[in-house]
Amino acid sequence: MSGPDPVELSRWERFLEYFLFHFRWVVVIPIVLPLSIGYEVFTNFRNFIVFTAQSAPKAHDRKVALIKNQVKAWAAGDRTSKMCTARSGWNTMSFRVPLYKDSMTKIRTDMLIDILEIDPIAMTVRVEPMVTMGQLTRFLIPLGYTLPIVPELDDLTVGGMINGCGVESSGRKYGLFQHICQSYEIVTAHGELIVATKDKENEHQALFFGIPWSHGTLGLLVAATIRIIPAKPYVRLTYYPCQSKAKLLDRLENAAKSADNEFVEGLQFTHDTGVVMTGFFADSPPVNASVNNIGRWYKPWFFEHVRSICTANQEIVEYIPLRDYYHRHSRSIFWEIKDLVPFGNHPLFRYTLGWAMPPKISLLKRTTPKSVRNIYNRRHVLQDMLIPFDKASEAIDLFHEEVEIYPLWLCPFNLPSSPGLIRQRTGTNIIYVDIGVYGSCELEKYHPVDTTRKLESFVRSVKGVQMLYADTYMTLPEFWEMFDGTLYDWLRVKYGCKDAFPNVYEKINRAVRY
Ligand SMILES: Cc1cc2nc3c(=O)[nH]c(=O)nc-3n(C[C@H](O)[C@H](O)[C@H](O)COP(=O)(O)OP(=O)(O)OC[C@H]3O[C@@H](n4cnc5c(N)ncnc54)[C@H](O)[C@@H]3O)c2cc1C
Ligand SMILES: NC(=O)C1=CN([C@@H]2O[C@H](COP(=O)(O)OP(=O)(O)OC[C@H]3O[C@@H](n4cnc5c(N)ncnc54)[C@H](OP(=O)(O)O)[C@@H]3O)[C@@H](O)[C@H]2O)C=CC1
Ligand SMILES: CC(C)=CCC[C@@H](C)[C@H]1CC[C@@]2(C)C3=C(CC[C@]12C)[C@@]1(C)CC[C@H](O)C(C)(C)[C@@H]1CC3
Repeated sequence: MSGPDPVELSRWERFLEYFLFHFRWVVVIPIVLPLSIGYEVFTNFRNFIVFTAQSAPKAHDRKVALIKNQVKAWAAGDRTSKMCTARSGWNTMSFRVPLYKDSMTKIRTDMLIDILEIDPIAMTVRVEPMVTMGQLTRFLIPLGYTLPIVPELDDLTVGGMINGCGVESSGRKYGLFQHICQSYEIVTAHGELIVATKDKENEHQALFFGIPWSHGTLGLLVAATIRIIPAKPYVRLTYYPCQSKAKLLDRLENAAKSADNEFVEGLQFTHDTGVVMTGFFADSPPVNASVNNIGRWYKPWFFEHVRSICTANQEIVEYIPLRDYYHRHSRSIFWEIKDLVPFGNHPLFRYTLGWAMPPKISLLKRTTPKSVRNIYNRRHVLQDMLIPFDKASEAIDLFHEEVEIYPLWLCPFNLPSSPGLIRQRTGTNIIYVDIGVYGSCELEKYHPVDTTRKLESFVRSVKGVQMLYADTYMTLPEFWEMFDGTLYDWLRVKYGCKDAFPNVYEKINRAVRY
């Protein structure tokens, strides 16, 4: 497959791109930050009122009726266009803005933003799909609960985690976000509300397995019931610096296999160095223990803190407040913030303006100029590849060879052998690892299409999968080699989706995203 034609830029255009990229903070600090704060204050206040008035459950039925009516109106029409959610593209947690929405019938789901109920006996929470991870941790932790898996960026939504995918450091124990879900309430292509659970007796059980990764192409999610577990106020985190790739992977694999660990994560800083972090819930820290409130405004970015431990090459233990731990990569948007506010980790900045960080990703997206997008398009890699752990070493070598971007995010998780779009057919659980690559590639040979296709081809060859928020250049047959369409295709027919919703490939391929 050939890539985009190399664009010849004039000196002026090059200068403009350079200026807008390196001085983006001129817009981010005085404009995006205050808007982000305003938005946060407003939504937190609104959520507090709704929670105090207990109005969400009653309002939910009205909202669902509204969605059913929109779908029925579409079904009664000429059916020339297909349906998708009306969520605007700049709100979503990916680099791209979907183009497919322009020609589709948009179903408004943006009012589905509330936590509906918590059941402390069944240990579940029932939520609407636009509820965010930040909202859930703010609500659950003070009550002494948490989701078993909390994907770390505050603005990730439940709908996105279920219809797409959610990975986090507790994945070694709980799997992916889909594996902590107990039921999905879906408005079908016919405008009916159904409940799909994983119980054998449930007539929509197959749909329960089909929804994850389907990107809203089997129905519209209007609520989900998710497991909760008891939470403790701290995470006792041990950092193990490793001075070779073999040691790093060995330590990570053993940690992922050990039942003692609630959380396991690795950050690799060079081909041969990195840190493995393992943790579990803890009550108040013992006297003399080191407590690190990493979420506070004046604290260094988390990945830089870990890098300093790697450099010092000394194993240490810290007690981190639970919510700070969950959102440890939020303040620095993993390590992407250094391109947006290059001096953001300087103590002077942290102590004066650190409290206002991070800017909201949606507002950043909204204010990204075209020339900055072009720079990202040419050089920036944003990919998560989910690989069977025994192929991780090979994968890291390939990433090193093709893009040489560090830090790498290494997040092991358990993948059970259950039906659905992501499927391993061994009949047993397998440990996978998410290798996250976020950053600019400086290698001369890098080509956005050819390099990505090389990585994708490797991932397919080892029975891995690519996360679909990222750019994918796979052809349709290649896509269906990576994902298992057997259950999906049958569900598309059974639930009348073929003319109602696009096929998942029609939503995720690069050509339908700007
Ligand atoms: C014509 C047709 C009819 C179908 N009818 C049904 C149906 O009535 N009910 C239904 O649930 N699915 C049904 N399906 C969906 C079918 O289950 C999926 O296509 C399945 O995921 C494909 O399995 P496989 O052939 O790839 O693997 P298989 O080797 O068949 O399955 C591997 C393992 O997964 C288990 N498994 C498969 N599907 C499920 C599931 N949905 N839930 C739990 N365990 C599962 C199997 O029992 C087996 O142990 C039908 C599919 C087709 C094409
Ligand atoms: N740690 C992690 O796991 C991280 C994951 N991500 C990725 O980010 C994405 C999530 O971003 P987010 O902004 O929350 O979600 P998005 O709005 O991007 O939604 C992702 C997909 O899910 C569909 N969808 C969302 N809500 C519904 C619904 N109620 N009913 C039917 N379909 C729905 C969307 O359909 P439509 O196109 O119709 O709107 C879209 O195709 C995921 O794909 C995830 O993999 C990103 C960062 C971290
Ligand atoms: C599975 C895991 C942990 C995935 C993490 C993915 C994140 C690192 C991605 C998701 C959205 C993402 C692509 C984004 C960006 C960086 C990397 C992000 C945060 C940024 C902020 C980079 C700067 C860009 O101008 C722009 C604002 C458009 C994007 C927005 C989305």
